[in-house]
Amino acid sequence: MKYVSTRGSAPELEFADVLLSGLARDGGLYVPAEWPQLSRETIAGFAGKPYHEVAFEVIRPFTGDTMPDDVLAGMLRETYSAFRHPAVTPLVQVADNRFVLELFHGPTLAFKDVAMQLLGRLMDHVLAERDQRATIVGATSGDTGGAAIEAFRGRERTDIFILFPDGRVSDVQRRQMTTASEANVHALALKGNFDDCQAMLKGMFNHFTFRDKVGLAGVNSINWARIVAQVVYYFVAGVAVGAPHRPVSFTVPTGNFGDIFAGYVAAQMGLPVEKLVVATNINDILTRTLETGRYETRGVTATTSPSMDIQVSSNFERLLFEVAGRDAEAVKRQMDGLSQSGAFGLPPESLSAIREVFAAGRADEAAVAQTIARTWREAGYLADPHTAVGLSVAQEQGASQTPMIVLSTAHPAKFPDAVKAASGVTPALPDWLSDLMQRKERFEVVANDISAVENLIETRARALAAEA
Ligand SMILES: Cc1ncc(COP(=O)(O)O)c(C=O)c1O
Ligand SMILES: N[C@@H](CCOP(=O)(O)O)C(=O)O
Repeated sequence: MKYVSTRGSAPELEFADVLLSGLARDGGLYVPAEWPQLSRETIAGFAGKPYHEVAFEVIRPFTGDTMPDDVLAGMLRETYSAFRHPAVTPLVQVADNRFVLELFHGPTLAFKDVAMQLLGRLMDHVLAERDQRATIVGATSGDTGGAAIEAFRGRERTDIFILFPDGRVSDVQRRQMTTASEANVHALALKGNFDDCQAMLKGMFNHFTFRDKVGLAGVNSINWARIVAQVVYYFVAGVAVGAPHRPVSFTVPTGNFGDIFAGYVAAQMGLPVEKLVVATNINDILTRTLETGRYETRGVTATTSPSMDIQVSSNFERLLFEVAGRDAEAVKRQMDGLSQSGAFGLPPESLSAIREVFAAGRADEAAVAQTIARTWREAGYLADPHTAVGLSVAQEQGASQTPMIVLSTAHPAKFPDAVKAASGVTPALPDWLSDLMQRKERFEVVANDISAVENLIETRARALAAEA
């Protein structure tokens, strides 16, 4: 399997190189040259299979010669046996024909663990084979950072630097990033918002001297391996409610468009998906784009679902590439428009192709609080604010014969203040995190200055490589 860049001028790569390269060298994102197909029989055969076995069948077509089948199968078994629920991503029914897909049973209580736990193992494997080290830099609005640190802490071949927006993540999220004691972990609180963190990260990938000197690798969803690992639970959940014999819809709390793009990939591979519903909070650039056909950035407002306080949704570029018939020049023009004027318009054909598969809705802060309260009262189900954005938007879609699966992207205990304010219930952290608030924190505050942050990373990475 070869991978191509959405901007058309970076070299085509194999999976192992895509895994280590993060952003393509032309600034684009890698996607597979073609979508592997799973037959109806294969999909039907997923029913009742353990999660890691479905994961093998879904992921295997993407990995090419990166590793032998038995190594991948063993890695997947090990990855998902560490999840705290036997089903890994269980489904809970909350209303007629409406289900919540709980993706938060990994070590850091967010859906990011599903992919990140695998990514850590995949990268270790490839780096060991090549006898190489990598410097990982990640940008987070709260959850990617904790999940990445958990997946890479103490790993010998990687140093990990996480940029998070100072003061804009929950206490639990911050502590999950700042309490790791391993020398290879560096939490950096950036004076800015998530978009500043993500723009700085992309700036580093586009600064080739720095990129090559430190062996820069990415763990955000710009990394294709993150997306592919997330495709699995769409199949698992879809089959659990009757696919491929009936279609299924998903509502996805959305920020960087990675999670919902994984749903799009599942549909491309053969899962019968009726609708993918983009659920945004009041930082609603994607919902506005689907309504108006114009992608236009505005300021970011802090909300009770901070992980979705995002304006520039990286993975939307992957969808633009698809709906433009893989016309990389068109995507490049749109992205140039975005960097020059903060906006671009979608051609009518692209917009209607998007609307065929996707719907969208937003939930404001009042709707989020009401949804947490109502779901607790009526279904006895305690949702975190991100999941509540999804539940609120799914409710607005109205009744349908097609099962609607709402992705629950975080455990309510990550956001206890908002959940308590809405429902009166304080969600408790699970045992293994119960002392999180007492652990010692270690992080540095950094200015929104790419040269200064690059210097810091280079110095630290060099020191750690010398010790290794
Ligand atoms: C809890 C939570 N929900 C939803 C999202 C949005 O997911 P995506 O960025 O893949 O759209 C995020 C962040 O990515 C998150 O951390
Ligand atoms: N919501 C995310 C933002 C980064 O998204 P990613 O999926 O590209 O890593 C977070 O929690 O950090």
